[in-house]
Amino acid sequence: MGLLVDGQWVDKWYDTTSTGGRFVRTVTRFRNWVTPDGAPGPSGQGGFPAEAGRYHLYVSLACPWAHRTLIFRALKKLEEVISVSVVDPFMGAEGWVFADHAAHRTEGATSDAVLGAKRLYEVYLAADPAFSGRVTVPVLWDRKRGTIVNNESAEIIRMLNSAFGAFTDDRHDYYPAALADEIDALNARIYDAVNNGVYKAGFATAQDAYEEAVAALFTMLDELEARLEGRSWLMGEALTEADIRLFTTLVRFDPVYVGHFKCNIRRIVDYPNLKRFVQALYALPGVKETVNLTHIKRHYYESHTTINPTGVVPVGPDMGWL
Ligand SMILES: N[C@@H](CCC(=O)N[C@@H](CS)C(=O)NCC(=O)O)C(=O)O
Repeated sequence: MGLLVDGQWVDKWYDTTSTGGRFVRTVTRFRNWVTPDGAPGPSGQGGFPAEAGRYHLYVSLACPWAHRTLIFRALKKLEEVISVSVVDPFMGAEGWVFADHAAHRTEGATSDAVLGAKRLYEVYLAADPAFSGRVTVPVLWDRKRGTIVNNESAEIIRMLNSAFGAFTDDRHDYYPAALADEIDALNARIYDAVNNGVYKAGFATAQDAYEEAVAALFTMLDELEARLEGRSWLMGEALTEADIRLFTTLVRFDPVYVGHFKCNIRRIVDYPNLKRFVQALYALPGVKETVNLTHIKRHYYESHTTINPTGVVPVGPDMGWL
């Protein structure tokens, strides 16, 4: 685990000393958008028109943020349009590395088919040799311009939803204008309490910071359980990006966050509606193939040595209910 400082890799764990034991996520750096015609998107610069075979995703199958992009790629039927490289689940002293550089290869990890990089930070340096910041997945890479378009999952999924209409026959809109405000408002609350909330609980190094995060997390899960009573998805009968964003955290909850991040007041199997929601999303065509519980469990339990120094990965729980 580490980060780049002026183009140099530094092996360093998250610093919570200046924030009272609280984990504070840093702001994402590459913010350009792929659009149908290359016009600028909501942030960054233009010049990234949708094309088949031009863009490449770097993901980890363990990571809930990267997982969003893989699900969108599957649901929008963009597998032949956007290629993918998968890092090894173990994130050690060099950060994310590719399969050909991993100490113990895990099935499902790949090499970097575009740049032949051994470590993900080399991809960041290829985009900006003086880059400073965390080296995170997902990354959307542009083969033509040889740079990172965007490394913010929330934005990448919107591009996959709306920019590639000329290259897919899937017409489902996961962010319909009529629901946009409601989706944005719910996303923000789910992000804070759930998606990022589990990390705030797990990475807290002070009791009060941990307890605050866990309380907010379970208050929100209880609210979402009530919201899903009598409806299929968060917005009712329309499946939207809000559902995908919630799913990638919930599917990791029982196998990882309950134990490793101490989010253990209740499990997802204890919530009938949340459980049904996870099962229904998992059953959508193409989604099951994006869920890799081996990568998920190995990444968290083996990489976070400040939390789990032995690196021992638990055998359970039984996830047969998925
Ligand atoms: N805001 C980013 C966050 C991505 C993120 O934090 N990814 C984690 C993996 S789950 C990562 O790569 N962490 C490496 C690090 O922080 O050094 C997004 O949603 O795309």
